[in-house]
Amino acid sequence: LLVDILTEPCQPTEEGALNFTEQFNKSAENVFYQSVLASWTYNTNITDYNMDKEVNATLMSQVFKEEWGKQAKRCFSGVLNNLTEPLKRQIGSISTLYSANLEQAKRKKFNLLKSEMEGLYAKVTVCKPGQQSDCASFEPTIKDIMATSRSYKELLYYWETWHTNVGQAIRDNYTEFVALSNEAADMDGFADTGAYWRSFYQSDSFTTDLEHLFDELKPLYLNLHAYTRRKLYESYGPQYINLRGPIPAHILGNMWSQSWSNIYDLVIPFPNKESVDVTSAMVAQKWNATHMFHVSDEFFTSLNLIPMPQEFWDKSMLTKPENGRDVVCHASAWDFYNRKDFRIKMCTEVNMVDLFTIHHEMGHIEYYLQYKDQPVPFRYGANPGFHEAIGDVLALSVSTPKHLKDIGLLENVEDDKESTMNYLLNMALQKIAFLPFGYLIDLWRWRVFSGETTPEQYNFDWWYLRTKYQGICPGVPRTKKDFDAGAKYHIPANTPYIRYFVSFVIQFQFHKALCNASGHTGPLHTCDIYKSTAAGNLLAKALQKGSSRPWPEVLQEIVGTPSMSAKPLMEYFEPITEWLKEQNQKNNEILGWPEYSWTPPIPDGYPVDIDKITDIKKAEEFLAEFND
Ligand SMILES: C[C@H](N[C@H](C(=O)O)[C@@H]1CCCN1C(=O)[C@@H](N)CC(=O)O)C(=O)N1CCC[C@H]1C(=O)O
Ligand SMILES: [Zn+2]
Repeated sequence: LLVDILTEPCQPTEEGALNFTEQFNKSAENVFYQSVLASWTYNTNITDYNMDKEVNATLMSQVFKEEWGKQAKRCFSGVLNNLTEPLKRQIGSISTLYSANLEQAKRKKFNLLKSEMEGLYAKVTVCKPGQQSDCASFEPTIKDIMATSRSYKELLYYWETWHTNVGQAIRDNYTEFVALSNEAADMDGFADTGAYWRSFYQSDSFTTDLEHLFDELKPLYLNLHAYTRRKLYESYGPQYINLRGPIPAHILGNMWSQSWSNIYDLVIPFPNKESVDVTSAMVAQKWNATHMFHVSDEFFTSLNLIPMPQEFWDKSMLTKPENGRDVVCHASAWDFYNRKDFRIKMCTEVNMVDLFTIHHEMGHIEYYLQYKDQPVPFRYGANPGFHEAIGDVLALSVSTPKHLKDIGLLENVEDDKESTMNYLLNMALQKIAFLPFGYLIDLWRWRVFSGETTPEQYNFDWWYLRTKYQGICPGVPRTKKDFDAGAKYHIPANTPYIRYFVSFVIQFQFHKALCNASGHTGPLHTCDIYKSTAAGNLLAKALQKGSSRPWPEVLQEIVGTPSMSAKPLMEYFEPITEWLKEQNQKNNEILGWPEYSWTPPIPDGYPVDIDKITDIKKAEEFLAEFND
């Protein structure tokens, strides 16, 4: 097939372009399928042999992209502007080569660095202090400790050791990778990789739009942050919490402090009301991973969306293999570009957070299914934020107390003010807590790609942004030898991140529009679009377009406006943001962290006695009992 295109005479006309793109689409599917399959094999069985095969399969797809891309530029760059849409968009996409621009040796190095970083990240373990035998992987063990431990010292130990082990393992690879990535982006005419990534949004005002959105949402975050800090102060005591300073990063229930729903029990406004955390119900009712996926699939089909095909159930990896095989546990969705094979790879645990992650991943698969008959260059989201939003939109309905009751996970649902506050606080711990994190990751990375942040400054800049935007600080001093950004999957995996910030904003615009379509009346946070084919059809129409139309046009079709807006998110959370403001005013809370350079003391005896009772409050209670 490559030979064909090379000998094909150039026809720089509309008809020539049509012929060219048809030829491309025919052969692209096979090449991309092989490359995705090799990546899947490596991700679900990390061995040197499979890494080598992934590297070579990627080389094959890069040769393919290079030949077709060069031919596209040779034939059509002069006439691009008088080609009609969607041909112009397709030719433009085929002409952008990224890593396929690099010459052979550099291309191979690029692929190798990326595969090695993925493998290192997946295989890093953390051992008990001073031991080399009792070592744990991130999923499920360390992830569960970060979610459920209430020991300040134990949390700090796993947080510090994970960040140190991962960061130092990939730091040098990453520096080299950045240089190659920039060289590739430059050859497409972009200033650097960051400019290439921002081009996915095709908007000159993209970064200022993001800044305005963040500024609009910041008050919501500051109120949640101040309220949470107060509650953590009550749990961990004045020694570790400064009510005018940043929060220690390791006690927020998540390794990256990006979602705080795991500390819901420490911050719940009205503890005497039923908790909306349904993990215990799922465990008590013996739910398993497959059932969780079927529950999600059933929600999608209730909206008249496309069900997961049989091949999905046959070939996905829904749980961590028992046989000790090394796999990349970080959940992901896979399009094999052959219009038949779509999979999820996830080390599912039976809990509420994973139930929503399943909806997130299935949202990707639904998008793949809806646009599978588009030409290959259009098998992407209208913009990457759209792709991240789909599953989350449906999860907003699933997470309502009403729906959780419908699927048997909640007993008695009360519709009073206190229950509403408990529910919305739990949602805020997932969605509002995430906003500064979703925003800052690529602020940091864009600066790394542009060279403003040098390898020497990687860690300093990382913590500068983490404190500035999230109001958190490391529980132990971090040095420039560390590479804490590398402890987040998307950095070694080289997956852009601003898409998640975009998603967390637009998913509430989608939710509001689908709720209207479903005939919902009443507050936005009570809406459950379950079984609404009107809502599903409205969504499907947009998803079928893939990336064939400009995203403002697709957004307008669904939500009635062509631009991102924070209003629906603010409308959804309005009751809890008012309540949080009142609480904070009552407690004379300081909003923000004026003592931004404050850091907590190192607990005495750290880290050796991490198993002992270490948080002050429990220690005081223990002593009190002891002295009775
Ligand atoms: C758990 C989720 N895994 C990603 C996702 O599903 O987006 C995976 C890994 C990176 C890309 N990816 C994919 O599956 C893509 N192939 C999808 C596509 O582009 O088609 C994830 O990383 N999330 C979810 C919320 C915030 C973020 C986080 O956990 O920080
Ligand atoms: Zn996603």
